[in-house]
Amino acid sequence: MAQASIGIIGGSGVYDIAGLEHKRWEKVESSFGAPSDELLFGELNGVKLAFLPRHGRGHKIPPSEINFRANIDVLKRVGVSDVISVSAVGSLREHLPPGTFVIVDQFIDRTFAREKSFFGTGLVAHVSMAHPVCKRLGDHIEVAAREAGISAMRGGTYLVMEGPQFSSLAESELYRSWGCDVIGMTNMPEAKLAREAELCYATVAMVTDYDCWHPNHDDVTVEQIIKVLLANADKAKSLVKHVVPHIGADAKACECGCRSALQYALITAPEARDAAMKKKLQAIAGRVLK
Ligand SMILES: CSC[C@H]1O[C@H](OP(=O)(O)O)[C@H](O)[C@@H]1O
Ligand SMILES: Nc1ncnc2[nH]cnc12
Repeated sequence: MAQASIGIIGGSGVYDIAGLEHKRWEKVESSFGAPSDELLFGELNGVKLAFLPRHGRGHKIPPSEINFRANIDVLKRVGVSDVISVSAVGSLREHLPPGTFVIVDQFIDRTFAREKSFFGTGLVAHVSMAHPVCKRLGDHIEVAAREAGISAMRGGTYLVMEGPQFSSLAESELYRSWGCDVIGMTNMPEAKLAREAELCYATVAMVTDYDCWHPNHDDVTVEQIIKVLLANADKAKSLVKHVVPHIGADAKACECGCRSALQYALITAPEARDAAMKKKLQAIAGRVLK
């Protein structure tokens, strides 16, 4: 099986990575079912990466049906330690117009119809989500964006809704009153599962619309989102090209804590742990399940 150190999860409009060397799609099996698609392996400046289109090639899978557990599990299985999520979002703020890139640092999870943990009955774990993204990865993205001439706002709260329908005006206003900056349907439970898998995770959110709250802008439509995404595609690709060598060259030990998230998270007594669960969780939690 091919190996990679960096994982890129591409959202709406991002179904491929241009300019990859030694490019090939490969199927990777997970103990949590089928991931969204095969992984696209390749190299950028000698750094090995694995790309996964979150909705599958051709955008066949809606947000609530994405097998987030399998997606994170396959990335972990091929050796990935750093994951960058590239996602389309609506803006909940006047100062974040369509075309803006936001390096998200907080989430509010309003999803309710998804598997949110690798753990469960027979093997219980509680990881911290106080700081849900990796600051070190955020730093690399910020530097890469500057190099690529892309203006990216550092920090912002992403409200994750269940979807697939867009928000009502009352919901949009409620999220604004909560201090949220952008809205989307996919980064949870993805970020929670990446934390359980001890992967560093960061999100580049690309604003495509003003949702439905802005009095001077039309309510969001898929047509409008695609139009902005197409205009932003080159920026997104350029950002990926610039950030991968930075992360690849970052050999120093990660001090963010993402990679030791499970150290004190398991609460089920060793003798009470379910054997089948332990087997299923080997790739994700083998480090602490010896
Ligand atoms: C196509 S518009 C709505 C869709 O786009 C975003 O997905 P992703 O984060 O994968 O780019 C949003 O969350 C919705 O799933
Ligand atoms: N306004 C919006 N709401 C939810 N998800 C989105 N993705 C892009 N724009 C969105």
